[in-house]
Amino acid sequence: MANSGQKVVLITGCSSGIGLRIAVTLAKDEKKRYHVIATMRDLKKKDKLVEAAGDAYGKTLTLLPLDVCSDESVKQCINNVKDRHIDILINNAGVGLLGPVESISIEEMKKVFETNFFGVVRMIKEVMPDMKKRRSGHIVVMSSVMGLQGVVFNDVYTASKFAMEGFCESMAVQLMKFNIRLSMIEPGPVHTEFETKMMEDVAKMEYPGADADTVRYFKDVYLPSSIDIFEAMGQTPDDIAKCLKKVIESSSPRFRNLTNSLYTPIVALKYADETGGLSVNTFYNLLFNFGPLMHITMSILKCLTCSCLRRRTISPN
Ligand SMILES: NC(=O)C1=CN([C@@H]2O[C@H](COP(=O)(O)OP(=O)(O)OC[C@H]3O[C@@H](n4cnc5c(N)ncnc54)[C@H](OP(=O)(O)O)[C@@H]3O)[C@@H](O)[C@H]2O)C=CC1
Ligand SMILES: CC1=C(/C=C/C(C)=C/C=C/C(C)=C/C=O)C(C)(C)CCC1
Repeated sequence: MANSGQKVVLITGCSSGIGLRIAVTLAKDEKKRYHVIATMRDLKKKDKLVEAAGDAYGKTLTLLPLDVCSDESVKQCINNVKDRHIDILINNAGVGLLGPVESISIEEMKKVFETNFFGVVRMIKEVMPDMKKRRSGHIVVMSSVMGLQGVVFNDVYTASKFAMEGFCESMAVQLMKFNIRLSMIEPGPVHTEFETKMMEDVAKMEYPGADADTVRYFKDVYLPSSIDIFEAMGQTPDDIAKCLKKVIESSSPRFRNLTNSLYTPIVALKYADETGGLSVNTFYNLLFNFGPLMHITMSILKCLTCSCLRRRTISPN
């Protein structure tokens, strides 16, 4: 149970990746400012989290089952929280979907929206009325750079995050009137099971319905570039957890929070030309005309950011 003075933080999707790391980071806060309710849809997957939490488990971190796709599960989970009192709600659970749209069924697309969009809406609808009554609270949403800028072959995932951005941008104004903050976290690529699950799915798929040229552009042009980008720019779940901690500890938290400055110019393109031509043409050229050049650029970028080059040139040893 939370001590008085401790903030109650409820996080969705803590079985792996970013959610797990946020839960552990907050539960291990030096000043013990948080009581973390780490949730996951299948508690059989709790071992990794429990191990990473160490001593904090059972003290500043407790577990509850929660499937964001089920109205009943969401209600039951929040009813199990003492006085339904949640100070900070962190909407992290999400799923990816990659590939040519011709080969993705409408049912699969709906599942992505059910988790990434309606899952968050369901959580906010359940928690917000209590926050409004108390005139306090902070809602955090794990969006993505793909909530700000479309990326080829990520059409449906991108659309689900754009939907979230529109919903939250609208909600933020009303919530401010009730002294409730709303913050979006916008990571670029992060090394988690999200990446591995998507690559496994891609390897299994045969892309029925997509023509040979499209499948070739996806497999031989997009995927290698995407792997390059993950290698050169990929952050760790710990980077994201640290960024989120700063956001919730800020006295005036920002609405949008990019976590990776290397990605900022990519997102900024659409604001430099409101017709959209600059971003569409730049991404086309990057992918189809400068693919090999991008590979070299990404390799140099990776080398610079890992600082091995700097060490080799500056260090006397
Ligand atoms: N990795 C990346 O490159 C980026 C990720 N993001 C976003 O970060 C968030 C976390 O992803 P990440 O940690 O990378 O990926 P992971 O796949 O490692 O984690 C996703 C988590 O969401 C959970 N989840 C999925 N569906 C549901 C559901 N219906 N109810 C409750 N939990 C569910 C998963 O649980 P289970 O184990 O049961 O499947 C898992 O715990 C997502 O919203 C993602 O869109 C944003 C930008 C970049
Ligand atoms: C291929 C390619 C790109 C790929 C970007 C990727 C792969 C981003 C991944 C982001 C993730 C995984 C977000 C999760 O929410 C760019 C940079 C747009 C430039 C054009 C070519």
